This record gives sequence, C-alpha cells and structure tokens, in this order.
Amino acid sequence: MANDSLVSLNNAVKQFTDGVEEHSVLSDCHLKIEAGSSTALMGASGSGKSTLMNIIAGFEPLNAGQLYLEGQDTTNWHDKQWSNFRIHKLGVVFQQFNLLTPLNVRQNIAFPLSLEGRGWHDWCDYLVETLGLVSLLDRHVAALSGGQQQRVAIARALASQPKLLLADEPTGNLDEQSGLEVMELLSTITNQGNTAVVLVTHSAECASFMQSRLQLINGQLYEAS
Ligand SMILES: Nc1ncnc2c1ncn2[C@@H]1O[C@H](COP(=O)(O)OP(=O)(O)OP(=O)(O)O)[C@@H](O)[C@H]1O
Repeated sequence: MANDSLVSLNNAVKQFTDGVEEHSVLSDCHLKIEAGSSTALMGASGSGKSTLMNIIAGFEPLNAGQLYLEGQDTTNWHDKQWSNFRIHKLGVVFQQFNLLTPLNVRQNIAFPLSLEGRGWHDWCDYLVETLGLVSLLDRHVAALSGGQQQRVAIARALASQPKLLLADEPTGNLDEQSGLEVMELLSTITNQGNTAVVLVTHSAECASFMQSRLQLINGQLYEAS
C-alpha cells in the first residue's frame, strides 16, 4: 500500500539470532513519519530503538513487512538507491558524534555536501551562526569539547537540508544544560529547514521538544504522553 508519508513502516518484523535462538525486536510494528514533523522515540534499554533507526536508514533489513520512503517501497532497493537516499535525503546524528577527526570544523560540515558535488552555501552560514560555530570553523574537531563536537555533528547532518534527520541519543554524552541547549538548537533549525526529526532519547525533557512521543514496548510503538 503506497502512501504520501515521508516514512511509513508497515507490519515490520525484525529478529536477531545469536546463533542459538531468535530474539524478536520488532513484531508487527507500524510507524508513520510526516514531512516536517518531529517525533521522540522512547523505550527501555534494549527495546529496539537503535534497531528501528538503522532499519529506516537502510543499515538493517527487515525480516518481514514493508518500509516506504517518500512513498517508494524499499523492499528491493539496491545499494545505489540506498546511498542515493542517504546522500540526498537523510541526516544522521550519533551519540558518539562520529566526526572525521583529521579534519577541521568547516571540512566536517562540508563533507556531506561534497558527496552531492556541492560546496558551502548560505544555509551552512545560517547553521554555523545558529550553532555558535563561527569562531571554531578552522579548529580541528578533536580539540573541541563534547558539546562543541555535538553541535558540529548537528551542523554536518543538516548541511544538505535533509528531508529526514535521525538522531540517536544526540545529547547522551552531554551534561544536562548542554543537552538542553543542543535540543533547543536542533528544534529551531529543523523547523526552519522543514526537516522531519526522529529523536531517540531516554530523557522526558529532551522528548518534550518534539511534537509527538512514541514508546517502543515489546516490539510495537505506542503513543506516549
Ligand atoms: N546486530 C545485532 N545482532 C544481534 N542482536 C542485536 C544486534 N543489534 C541489536 N541487537 C539486539 O537487539 C535488541 C535491541 O537493541 P537496540 O540497540 O536496538 O536497543 P535500544 O532500545 O536502542 O537500546 P539502548 O536504549 O540501550 O541503546 C537488543 O537485545 C540487542 O542486543
């Protein structure tokens, strides 16, 4: 069944095997993410939140069910279609930053643009100004604090104005104050760029920055308060 949602997961089943037995992570799971929306994904440790993000990004295949991205069934997508989606439509922020440490801040932010054959543009100026990175552009990322590195990671993920941002515990390594500042910036920028956000978090306070909150319990998603 095709649809107009940015992300649509239908009857999703995901299992892992440890060589002895199968562990069910998603069972008949449904999810819809609309363009420009923001969603917090919560749930107990080990409930499958990161797995769900990896499925949406195409890093993990489903065992059954369908994933539609922008109305297209991804079931038979090859590497080229996945990399096309990741380069042009997707931004990802990881808890561990995953910055390119030999490079400086400007080069890190420009890296995803280079994959698209593009260079620095006005939106990048907006990002670095909003994220307070202007004076750090020529610094090597390894020399930055955790909070500064996380702001670089956000700028990099949003440099090509993706339709979808997947952020897996992006404030998990920050102190509470820096975490809330990062959340505020992330909300402002994604609103401005009309980017849909899916945020994995254990923090109710971080989740409150999102328009809706979902809880992953026993392989299925439920509306949380
Ligand atoms: N590649 C894999 N191979 C085998 N099992 C895996 C793999 N990836 C995840 N799992 C298992 O799937 C379950 C869900 O893991 P996942 O990392 O998605 O949970 P999570 O909700 O993100 O946890 P946390 O909040 O602790 O980060 C866990 O039992 C985990 O051990």
